[in-house]
Amino acid sequence: MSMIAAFYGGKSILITGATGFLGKVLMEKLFRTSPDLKVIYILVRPKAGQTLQQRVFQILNSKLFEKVKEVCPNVHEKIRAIYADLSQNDFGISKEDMQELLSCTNVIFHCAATVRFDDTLRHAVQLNVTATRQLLLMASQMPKLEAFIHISTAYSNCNLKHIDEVIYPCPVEPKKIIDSLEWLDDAIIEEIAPKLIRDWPNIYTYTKALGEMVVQQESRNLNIAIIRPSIVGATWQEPFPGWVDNVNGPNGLIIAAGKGFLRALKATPKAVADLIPVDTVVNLMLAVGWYTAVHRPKSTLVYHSTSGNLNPCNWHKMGVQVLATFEKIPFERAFRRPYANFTSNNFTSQYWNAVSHRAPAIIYDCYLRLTGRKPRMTKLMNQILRTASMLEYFINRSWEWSTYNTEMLMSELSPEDQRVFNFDVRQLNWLEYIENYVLGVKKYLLKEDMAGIPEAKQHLKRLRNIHYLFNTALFLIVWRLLIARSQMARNVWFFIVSFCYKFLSYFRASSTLKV
Ligand SMILES: CCCCCCCCCCCCCCCCCC(=O)SCCNC(=O)CCNC(=O)[C@H](O)C(C)(C)COP(=O)(O)OP(=O)(O)OC[C@H]1O[C@@H](n2cnc3c(N)ncnc32)[C@H](O)[C@@H]1OP(=O)(O)O
Ligand SMILES: NC(=O)C1=CN([C@@H]2O[C@H](COP(=O)(O)OP(=O)(O)OC[C@H]3O[C@@H](n4cnc5c(N)ncnc54)[C@H](OP(=O)(O)O)[C@@H]3O)[C@@H](O)[C@H]2O)C=CC1
Repeated sequence: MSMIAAFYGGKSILITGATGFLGKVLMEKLFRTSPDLKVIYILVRPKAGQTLQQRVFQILNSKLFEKVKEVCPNVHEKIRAIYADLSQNDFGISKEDMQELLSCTNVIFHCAATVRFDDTLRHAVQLNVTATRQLLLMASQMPKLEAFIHISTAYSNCNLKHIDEVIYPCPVEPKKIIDSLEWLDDAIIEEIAPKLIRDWPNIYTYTKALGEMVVQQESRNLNIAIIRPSIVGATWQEPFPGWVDNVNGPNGLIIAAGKGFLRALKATPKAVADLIPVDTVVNLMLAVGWYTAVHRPKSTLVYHSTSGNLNPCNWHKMGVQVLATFEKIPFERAFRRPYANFTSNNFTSQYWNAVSHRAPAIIYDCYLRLTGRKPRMTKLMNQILRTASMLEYFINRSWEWSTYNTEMLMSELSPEDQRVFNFDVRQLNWLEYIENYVLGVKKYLLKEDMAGIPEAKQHLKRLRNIHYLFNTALFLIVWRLLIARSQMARNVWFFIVSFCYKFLSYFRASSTLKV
């Protein structure tokens, strides 16, 4: 019997960010392994014209939850969506709902955050710092609370090279920042933001670091743990391989590469590609929740959910495998044949951007204009290049994350728990994982049918022929111009022609002799 699964039985669990990528996989696993849990409270806001109930309905009826419905048929009754907007100071939760949350909650998983790299400082602080403080305040009023699990990111201290499982102080106190944002106006905030974030690459990682400090400062006598995942990728095994649901991180770039838009990337091929499957992160979260509640460590423990030091893979290997998968399982209606040129050199990268990205987009837009259609490729290309440039920081560096606490926890688990809540990334086969990942992007993000693969392959063949034709025509035009204008080019041309002629004459003469 799994001790972790048994621990969550009969419990009331509060999850923030349950409608997000990590949150959905967390809920799925909880319902599947502990169907006898009492209730999962989720803090949700209405979004995109959908009510809370519609959002929950959509999640529970998605493919991700198919297995859950078999194990826990009354899953609808065990999920309680509570209206909350974490960007409001009191979350906007009603009095009755607040009362229920305060009196019943046993475990909190705090996943909600703004993960946009370019968010405004005000919004990012509100969500990643102030909301965390507010939730801790609520937690301190929960008599039945056994554990509070805060999800941070392995990159919250990416200004360091070696990162231990400890909370590092930030140069400016989070409280000072929260207070000053109350009276500063937006224009001034955006002006001081670069000075505040110093050597952090973006507002997201900076505010996640501030969030950790808040956890440390406001922990009171709560049982708290922090989990720091690196780049969270598609599911590895559970509930099935390759599940993804948003275009964040690698997903958007895989789409852009598979569709032939993005053919070169400023990336250091040998840098560690620290991806971690989302189900691995979730298994660690559930194990940490159990350990924190049952063993009550004296201080706040930090757990790294990373792959780099246990089972490293680099961007070169990843790129090669992604391309190999595109050959086997191509995406439909590609713009160009997929290709991945990784270069860490600035000049080469600029060159590829001009030749491989901007030029084809401009040519295609001209073609659209000439055929009376609206040009769109340049705009799309600019967006893809902007996203790629925002991710550049993370694909041109390697970090060392120590994993003592994560390994300690692994050794504390029973063999059954190690199997059911497996977070041992050493068992991950990267080639298999990446293939399933790309397949998952095709199936679950792009919603492409597998029956379309032969047509997609035919399309790629046509693109290859167009590519050869285009290159040959371009070469001939350039060469013709050169010959017309340069004596040296004419000399080279004469040399090549006479060499070929001599070679052919020799070949003909020797074959006549043999006969
Ligand atoms: C062979 C090649 C091999 C490839 C190898 C892969 C390499 C992977 C490298 C990955 C490195 C990732 C590092 C992350 C590290 C930090 C870890 C965390 O904690 S981070 C935590 C995770 N956080 C992150 O990862 C956040 C990172 N992302 C961001 O912060 C922002 O997206 C942005 C600032 C980069 C661009 O903002 P902006 O320009 O405003 O663009 P919006 O986003 O607003 O999108 C606008 C619309 O376009 C849509 N769409 C977009 N892309 C694609 C696509 N490719 N396709 C289709 N659609 C796409 C999008 O859905 C939206 O549609 P709609 O809703 O309007 O209908
Ligand atoms: N994905 C990754 O690569 C990594 C993620 N992490 C961390 O993991 C956690 C989860 O990330 P992930 O699932 O990928 O992110 P998502 O963007 O998929 O999910 C974010 C969640 O937060 C919720 N949320 C955002 N703003 C509000 C708000 N104002 N009120 C209520 N809820 C809100 C979203 O709700 P809604 O659906 O309404 O928008 C959503 O449920 C985050 O803390 C992130 O920092 C750490 C490392 C890497």
